[in-house]
Amino acid sequence: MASQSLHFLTPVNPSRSLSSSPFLRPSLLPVRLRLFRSSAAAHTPPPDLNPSPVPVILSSTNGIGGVSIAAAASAIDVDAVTEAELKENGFRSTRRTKLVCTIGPATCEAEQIEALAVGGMNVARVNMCHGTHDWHRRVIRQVRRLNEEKGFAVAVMMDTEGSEIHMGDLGGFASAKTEDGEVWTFSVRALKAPLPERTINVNYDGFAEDVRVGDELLVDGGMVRFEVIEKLGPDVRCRCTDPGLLLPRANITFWRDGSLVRERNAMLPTISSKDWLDIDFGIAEGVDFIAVSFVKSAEVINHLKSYIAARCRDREISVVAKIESIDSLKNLEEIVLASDGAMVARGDLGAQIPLEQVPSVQHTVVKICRQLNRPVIVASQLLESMIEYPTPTRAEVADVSEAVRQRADALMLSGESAMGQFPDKALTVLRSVSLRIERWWREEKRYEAMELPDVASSFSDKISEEICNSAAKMANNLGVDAVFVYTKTGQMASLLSRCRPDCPIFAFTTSTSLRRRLNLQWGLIPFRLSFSDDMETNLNKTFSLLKQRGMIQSGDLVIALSDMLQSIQVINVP
Ligand SMILES: Nc1ncnc2c1ncn2[C@@H]1O[C@H](COP(=O)(O)OP(=O)(O)O)[C@@H](O)[C@H]1O
Ligand SMILES: C=C(OP(=O)(O)O)C(=O)O
Ligand SMILES: [K+]
Ligand SMILES: [Mg+2]
Repeated sequence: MASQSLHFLTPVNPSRSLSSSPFLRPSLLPVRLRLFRSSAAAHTPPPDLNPSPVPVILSSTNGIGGVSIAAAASAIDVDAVTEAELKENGFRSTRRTKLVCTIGPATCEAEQIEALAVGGMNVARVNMCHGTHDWHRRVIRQVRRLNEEKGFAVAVMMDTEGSEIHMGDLGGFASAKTEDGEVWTFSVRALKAPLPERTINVNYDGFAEDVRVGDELLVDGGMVRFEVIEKLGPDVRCRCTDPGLLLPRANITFWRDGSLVRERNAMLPTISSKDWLDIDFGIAEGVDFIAVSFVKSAEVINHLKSYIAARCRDREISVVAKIESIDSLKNLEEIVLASDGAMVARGDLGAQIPLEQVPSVQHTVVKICRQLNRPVIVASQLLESMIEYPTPTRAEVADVSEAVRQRADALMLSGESAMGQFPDKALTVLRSVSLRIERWWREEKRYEAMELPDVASSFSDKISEEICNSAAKMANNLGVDAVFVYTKTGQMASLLSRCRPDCPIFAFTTSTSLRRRLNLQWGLIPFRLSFSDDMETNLNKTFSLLKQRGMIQSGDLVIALSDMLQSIQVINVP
């Protein structure tokens, strides 16, 4: 095998100072570098306009656990859709931006979830604001079955309700239309369906005491607005000033003299007693991510992480902080650092800060997450009009493009996939716009010179970080086809992803759970594979498995990294 390698031997003593230089061992193997790619893949037209490929059904002998090493050693697990895309369009054209879909009444059946997986869904989100545990359990198990039977690696994200103020259900109606000037009653009484006409339940007992006549009431982040005109005991009468559609359990905020009233909100816990029950449910069902709504500080994230660590082996659930409140913006860096990822939850964010500030906040959160090496999801209203219509507005396409151009790790559909009429079409728009903008960005060589500060906390981590920074640079300069990273913890894969290299990153991990979680990160193509500390053996095995499947070819140029050896090799696939 022609390769050129560089190994960094990690010092045994972790206290060793950062300034001492590591020991370098150049490879004695002959070098044959192919500097220019000649593979047909580079000339294949981009897949943006093509329909999604049909997944190849894989026999997964090792995805379920409890299978002998000997059986597992011979196989490799890769996402069926990615495999088909790679074969059809080559390395360069794989999508780097990951896609999250909220599962709801429009998408909860097995065939509907499968259609989303085929369409490129990387993460399925369930929102605990809605539905019962039985409903969520069915969805989660369907996703898992799909992964096991059809070779997908769709991760599951559970999103907590949080204890902010919201409306109740609409007495069984999916939505209710409000007209300009109509008077509606918001009541803290425990009203049972059928609700009196133009009456809405509010979940927070202090609501009728807290609001004042003249306050402005924003429902669902301002999609519908009311003015408080009268208080009658538990009932608050409001006149509609901006008409629209009320959806069940929509969030409510109220504003006075142009500012958000949030004294009481600040007293409410971030994780309510109901949220803890939902979290126990999520742990029991083995979700991959828990997204925490209305995070105010890093403490709550640390608290949840230690709760999870005490309850699950190897802490296999990642915690995502939703940035959607003024408090989360005040403590942004420490919240992001405490979390395993963040979400720019623009829906509620837009109700807490003036709308015109949302784009710059999005930009800041995306940047900080990348700098601190945490995956970031841009969420809410990306394709809102597609809830009702089969094509997006031009403005929506521009919004999606901007998030892709900012190199966010992932984009999220909410109502578009949960209760819209065109979930698959909305996903297709996200996929094709992502592919097109990513390609444009590469062709124009517009890599932003984003400064990536050190994130390492030990010398060994520092070496990994330097290796990844160098490998990404080498990958771009040499025009390699892919970077391979063998990772036990996922750390080196995410450090590589942080560099946003031009080529895709094949991340090999021994764990199915880590493989699913890596599926949220920009540019990572996660594989499950049993491997050892011997890179030569790992590479030979990977090359032969991937060649057998037609995913790589002889002559492809790859850079291979390992976090066990902390090594870099540049290799032509034999
Ligand atoms: N599990 C569910 N059951 C019923 N309806 C749901 C469910 N999940 C989502 N929805 C519907 O999809 C809409 C959009 O989803 P999402 O943005 O996650 O929630 P919200 O609007 O409450 O923030 C919700 O308002 C709700 O009408
Ligand atoms: C994603 C969001 O949270 P949720 O849909 O749970 O309100 C949001 O507010 O943008
Ligand atoms: K939520
Ligand atoms: Mg929200």
